Amino acid sequence: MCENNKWDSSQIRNYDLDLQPIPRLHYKDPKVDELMKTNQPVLLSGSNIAKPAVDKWTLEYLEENLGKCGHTVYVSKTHKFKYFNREKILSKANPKGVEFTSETKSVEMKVSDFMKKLKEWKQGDDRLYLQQSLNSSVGSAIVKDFMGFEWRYVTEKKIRHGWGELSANLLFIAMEGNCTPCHYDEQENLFAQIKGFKRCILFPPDQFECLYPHPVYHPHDRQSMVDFDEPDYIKFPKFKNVKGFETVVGPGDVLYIPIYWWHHIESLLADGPTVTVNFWYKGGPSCLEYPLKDDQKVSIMRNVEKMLLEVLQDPKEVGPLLRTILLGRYV
Ligand SMILES: O=C(O)C(=O)C[C@H](CCCc1ccccc1)C(=O)O
Ligand SMILES: [Zn+2]
Repeated sequence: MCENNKWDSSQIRNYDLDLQPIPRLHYKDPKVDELMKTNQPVLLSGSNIAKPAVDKWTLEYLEENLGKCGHTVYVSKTHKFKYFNREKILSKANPKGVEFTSETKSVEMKVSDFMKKLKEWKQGDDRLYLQQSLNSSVGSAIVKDFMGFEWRYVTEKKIRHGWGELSANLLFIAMEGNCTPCHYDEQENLFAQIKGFKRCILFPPDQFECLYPHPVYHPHDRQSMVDFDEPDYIKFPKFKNVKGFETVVGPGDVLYIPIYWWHHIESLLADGPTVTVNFWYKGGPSCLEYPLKDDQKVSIMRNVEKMLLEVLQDPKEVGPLLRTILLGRYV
């Protein structure tokens, strides 16, 4: 991890992981497209993709202009904000409505209250993480800045690499030290860092066996079951062999997080709040060419789990049935 005068290694959390650096290229470098075409992560430097935000979105400006209505704020007792999808609990994917508890909860909060709590925060208090879609509810100044993003560049990438439609731009305002544990999304992602620094650890889809995602019906679907702070090597032995990539994004940097790539994201310690805007694009149509790509295999595994849950109804029957298919026949 390269040191520089903006942050030092005491500000990132220490995990025992084999990580290589993610390439950092100028956003106009043609090698960017070679990496994107093969679903490889790349850090785009010097891009103006979210320049109006980088120039203007201080916490004061955001408080002033984000709009008076409530914003979605996650609350956690620890530094970890593990995403929990409540719809999963009573959905048809989990007809038994198995009981789950979440370590984080989400509340509606006015930006002014959120900012006030940020200023008054002290060790031991609940941590907060504002995660809000940039939609029509934001103030007109923010809309104007948003229209000033480099849409020509991101749209050119979307078209060139056959991504689907832009599905969301999410605004993230994190407290220093907040951490989003390792998960994957079914979206292509241009992750534009606006304020502060975030350490991003990424793993390719083929590390699925080492990262042990929760079952598809679980509210923590798509999130790794491994706690990076205290890995349980008995339950998750292959985690010892995981191989990944990492980088630290700063203001003006944009990280391409390819669809189905795992990512763990942490706001640096002792460096104040961070602000990020992401661009989530639906995955493009993928033709089944052989050999299949790793992300296609993850998508197939997800469909097998969903189909089995649909027909078996009881999550507890999925394991035994798969074991019957596998043991002595396929393995
Ligand atoms: O942009 C991304 O994909 C990230 O993971 C950014 C991450 C917050 C994501 C929260 C979340 C996780 C799962 C589902 C929906 C929302 C961060 O920057 O802390
Ligand atoms: Zn994500």
